[in-house]
Amino acid sequence: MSVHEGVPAFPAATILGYPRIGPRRELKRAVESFWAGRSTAPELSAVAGDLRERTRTNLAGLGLGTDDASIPSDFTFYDQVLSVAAHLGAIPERFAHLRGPDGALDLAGLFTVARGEGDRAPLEMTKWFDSNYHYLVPEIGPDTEFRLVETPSVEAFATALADGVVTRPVIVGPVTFLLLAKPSESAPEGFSPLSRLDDLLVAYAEWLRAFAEAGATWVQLDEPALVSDTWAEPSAQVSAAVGRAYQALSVDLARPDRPALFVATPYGPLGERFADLAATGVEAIGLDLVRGEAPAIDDAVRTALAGRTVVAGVVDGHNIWRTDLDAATASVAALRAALGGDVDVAVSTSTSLFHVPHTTSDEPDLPQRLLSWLAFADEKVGEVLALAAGPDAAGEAFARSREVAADRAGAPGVVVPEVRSRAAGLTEADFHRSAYDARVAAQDAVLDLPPLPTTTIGSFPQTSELRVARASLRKGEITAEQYAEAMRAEIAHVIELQEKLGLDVLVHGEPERNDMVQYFAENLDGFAVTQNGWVQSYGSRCTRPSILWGDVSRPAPITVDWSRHAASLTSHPVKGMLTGPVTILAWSFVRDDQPLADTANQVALALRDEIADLEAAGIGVVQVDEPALRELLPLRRAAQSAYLDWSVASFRLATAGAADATQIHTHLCYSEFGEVIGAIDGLDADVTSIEAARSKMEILPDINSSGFARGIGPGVYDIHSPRVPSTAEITDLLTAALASVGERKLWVNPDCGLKTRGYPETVASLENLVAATRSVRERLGAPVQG
Ligand code: MET
Ligand SMILES: [Zn+2]
Repeated sequence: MSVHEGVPAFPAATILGYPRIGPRRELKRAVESFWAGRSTAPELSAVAGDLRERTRTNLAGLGLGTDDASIPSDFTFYDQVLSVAAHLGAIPERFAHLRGPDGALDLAGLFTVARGEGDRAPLEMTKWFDSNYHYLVPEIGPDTEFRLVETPSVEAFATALADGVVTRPVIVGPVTFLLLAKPSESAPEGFSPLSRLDDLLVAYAEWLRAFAEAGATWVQLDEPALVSDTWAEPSAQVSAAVGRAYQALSVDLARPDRPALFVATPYGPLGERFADLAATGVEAIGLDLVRGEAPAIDDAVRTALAGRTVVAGVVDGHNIWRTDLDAATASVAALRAALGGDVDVAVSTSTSLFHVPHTTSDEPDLPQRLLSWLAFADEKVGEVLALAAGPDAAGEAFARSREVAADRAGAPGVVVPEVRSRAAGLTEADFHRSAYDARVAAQDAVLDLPPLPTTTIGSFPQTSELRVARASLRKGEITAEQYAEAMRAEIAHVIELQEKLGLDVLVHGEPERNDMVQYFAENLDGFAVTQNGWVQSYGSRCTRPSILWGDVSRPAPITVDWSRHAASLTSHPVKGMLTGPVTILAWSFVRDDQPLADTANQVALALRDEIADLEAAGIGVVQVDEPALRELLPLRRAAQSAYLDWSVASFRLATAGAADATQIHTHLCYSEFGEVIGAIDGLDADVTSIEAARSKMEILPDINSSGFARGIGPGVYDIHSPRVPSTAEITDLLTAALASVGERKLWVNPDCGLKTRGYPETVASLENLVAATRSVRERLGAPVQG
């Protein structure tokens, strides 16, 4: 008798997770109203409960089974990683006072850990794998207690069950939780959170028992960390951790004390970790077949998996295009053949659907033809069901999928011959500027900047007046000319302010931009923007990615009028401001019918033309922002150099048409530059500004030792909080920076744009930034300008 007998069948079709924020961002609104004191915790819980109920009713209505654990239960008020920490009491010491007698946090406490309070810094926030979602980084030390202290996930399951729906709870798995964690403040040097695995497993076992007692048949443990090989821990150690973790949870903890376990591994090819998981007793293993090939399957794996299920993630959970159902069917069939007849194969999305909006039926303004090519979360549910049913039973869905593929390939705008021939005619020379020394000489001759030049990153505060003006334009309450007039007045105000502050290189302030990517998407051909296509970025924050569906070109100059207007108001240099190709791709839903590198070069050529037009308008400094350069870095080392090659090349293509005398800046934020320092150098920008204030310039020695020879502006003002840095503090940061990069290269600027800040703190901070710079210049014996 197989050990897997008596295990409930895994559903033939499922999704790994569903958007949590609500079709109209209901959760965002409810959470923010709780923060503002306009509602109580029970009221917030009630909204969340309603939303969960709506979600499962919707998913059941779309055809997922209500009695077979098809419907995921993956709700969290803020973040799924924080949620594990809160369930298990793994909260940093500085928040210990927020815990009740049982060790649990209440809702207010949970949000305090996420957002900080006074001097108590929140958990650090960082990007979730190669997505634009941000999770909270757990802090784990030798003494962090792991114990099941609260069970909202179990209660949510029980409520659904009482309502007649057997859901499948989804939690982040123990190996991923520890690999994503960082050592607590009090941990000794060299401490690895993964060393706490055995203790953590005791708490996970308690959690699984609680699910079993509540009646759960299947639980999903998300282990995306297994698709990456960039961890500090050696591969053999990760492999051993997988073995220990799932031995403990699937064999040592025997059924029926636990539900059947489904370990999902989204965001990339599982590779050698598949055999590690197969060697444990977990009942189902999920593979992301969109992002990578199926793992190698030998006889040992086939035998080990007999009687169990492999879940083929063939519907892209991370992008919005309709699935080619024939191709997906073929990849499921290939997997089935490789696994042999004793292993069940089910179908799912490749990742949770929380990276995509709710439904295409909520986009009345998108062209019908484009809309017919798209599948948001609800439409993807239909796709997994059609794949499970097969081409005979779901003939209509398959026919439609074929129609979409043909229609997309032939639709006007998808392939634009002029765009193609221009890209085809590119030569190596199009990617290179003159030598840096020649550029410096040409730029020095026209720019006349003092040592340690001061500048900002681009945006000034987005006031409510600006947002109101944009909304009024949209509603037709003001004319385009009235709107432009309001923007010009704002630009004049921002220029005047910068002159008064004594900054050296000025910006126009970006008042006309709703978002640094969407603004360009709205002004380039090949893009569309949605009305309700919100996806969670972190906590209650959502973004609305644009859709890059066709060949990209620039019908007319985009930023030139604004920059020219700004420059006309001052004798200081004004910096033009563009968003780089990689960031435009990273923060949009990008066509999946050609390599990203080709798409990036099309965007780059449009930006190249924009730079030429800015130069013609007299703009001698242009910044091309690439904050997302690090974000798309592949999770497997072997794939990284190819990515860095094309991403760096697209930036160079965008900027290399600039004259020697034109100073090209770039800006990167979201830290973790370590792994991409070589690429930053490869961008060959004349000046690079990076986020550095919060990390106290930690990155500078690395940059310097990498041989980086051009201008560098490490941020000296952390713009993520309203706090005003003192002159003394900025002076200290500059002194530290001078010690590692030297006077000739150093620029002075904030960490990032100022659009989320208010004016009072912005003005005070920039005053201090200029004062600190002047005092450092004096110490250097340079003439004080400005
Ligand atoms: C996330 S990077 C932002 C750069 C942009 N130029 C700004 O200042 O807002
Ligand atoms: Zn930034």
